[in-house]
Amino acid sequence: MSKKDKRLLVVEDDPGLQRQLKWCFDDFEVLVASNRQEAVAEVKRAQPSVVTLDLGLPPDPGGVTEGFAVLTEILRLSPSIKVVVVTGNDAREHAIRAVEQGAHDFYLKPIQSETLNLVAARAYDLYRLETESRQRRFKASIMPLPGIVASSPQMLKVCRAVEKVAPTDATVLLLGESGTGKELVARAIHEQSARSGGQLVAINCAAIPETLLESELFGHEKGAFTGATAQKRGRVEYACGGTLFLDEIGDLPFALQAKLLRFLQERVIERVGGCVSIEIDVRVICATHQNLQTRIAEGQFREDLYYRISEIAIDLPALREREGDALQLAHRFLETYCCAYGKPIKGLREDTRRAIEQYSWPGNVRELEGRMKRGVIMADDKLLSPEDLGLDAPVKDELPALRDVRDDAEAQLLLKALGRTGGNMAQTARLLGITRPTLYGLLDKHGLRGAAD
Ligand SMILES: Nc1ncnc2c1ncn2[C@@H]1O[C@H](COP(=O)(O)OP(=O)(O)OP(=O)(O)O)[C@@H](O)[C@H]1O
Repeated sequence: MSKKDKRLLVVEDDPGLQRQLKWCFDDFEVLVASNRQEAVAEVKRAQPSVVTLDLGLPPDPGGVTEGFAVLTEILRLSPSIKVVVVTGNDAREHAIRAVEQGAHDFYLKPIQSETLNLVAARAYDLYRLETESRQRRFKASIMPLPGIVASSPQMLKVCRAVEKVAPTDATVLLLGESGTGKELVARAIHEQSARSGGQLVAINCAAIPETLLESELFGHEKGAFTGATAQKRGRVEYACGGTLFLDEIGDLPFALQAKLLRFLQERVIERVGGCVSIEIDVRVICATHQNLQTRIAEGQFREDLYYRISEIAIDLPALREREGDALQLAHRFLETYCCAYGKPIKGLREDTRRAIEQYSWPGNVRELEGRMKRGVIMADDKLLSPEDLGLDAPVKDELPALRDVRDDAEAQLLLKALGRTGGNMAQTARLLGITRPTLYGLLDKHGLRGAAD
């Protein structure tokens, strides 16, 4: 590791101490800042691994308020930086407060080069280890397609399907529970297609009132209905040259289903109140969390439309069915939200991992993302606990020892046989196919003599 890659920032307002500290750290490229503004600028510019921070900085050189403000700001900008707080007075409460606020270590003046050098070297070692561990975790969160974290066989199959359908113009139907990533997959299909230069226009058929949906989709001419004061293009037209994503297609009102079917077959639209046919070149992707077969059986969904939109159907498995994905996603969201909120959280506790694996995730990836975000915001410790995520503590899922299982079965069988024979030893031994001495031996082993008498 060259000196260039090992940067240490000294935040100190006393010019004499600045000089002393500058020559103190042989192994580091040393940068100096005298106040909050300079410190922040250096952290942003040079991204040091270690900072030594004097708590007594202007405009409060005699106190600690500015020093603590700088500490907070540095850790907000870069939570992984190791900050060693250097304090002139020996108030233990400052040291405690500094560590509570995320400082790596503290050092009491007067400065002894050798000791401080050791402190900085240890801090740097830890910084390296943590960075490597983070990088390894990041690499391990496999993204088979941009933005899609997955390593389970179930999701890898989905990703392979996406790669196959993306270059075609086939209409795709994405099925899966809410929050499984249908919109994300629709985007991936668009991005991987020849239409990626065009727009992906999404419309949620369940979110727009029925009366407005037709004009929202197909547009309207001026005067088509009360309130149509000007001509308006619909989302289908906006998607021309790109991809149209019809989310929650299962909720499309029955009356509109015929119009959509006509558009899918003929690839032309007429705006509401218009009589001109407009040709549209668009690829269509639909999604729903509903069971369309049931909707068809209930008379809520047109069978002919179903066949038209499901040229290729891709089923997104629920998160609980994806082996190992929940933890991968949890780590990815942890990284994302630690960066977003400047929280120096290092990972998940062992019981948190198990709690994540055991939970059934009814809200799928969206729920996991929400819980990780909340956990990062609320956590006080460096490792997230199940409570931080609002999850129950995991149940023990260790396999029982074979001998315990055998013993249990043996005792149950003895009791059953004794029950059948009314406690008669000779009959019980016969029933079990063992000798009477063996039976006595087993009753003693399980403390069941009483049950036999
Ligand atoms: N495999 C994944 N990797 C990373 N992020 C994911 C993954 N799957 C889903 N997400 C994220 O989870 C959230 C929910 O995903 P999305 O909106 O695509 O789900 P959906 O199935 O369309 O939900 P709904 O049916 O409620 O519309 C989004 O923030 C999305 O980015």
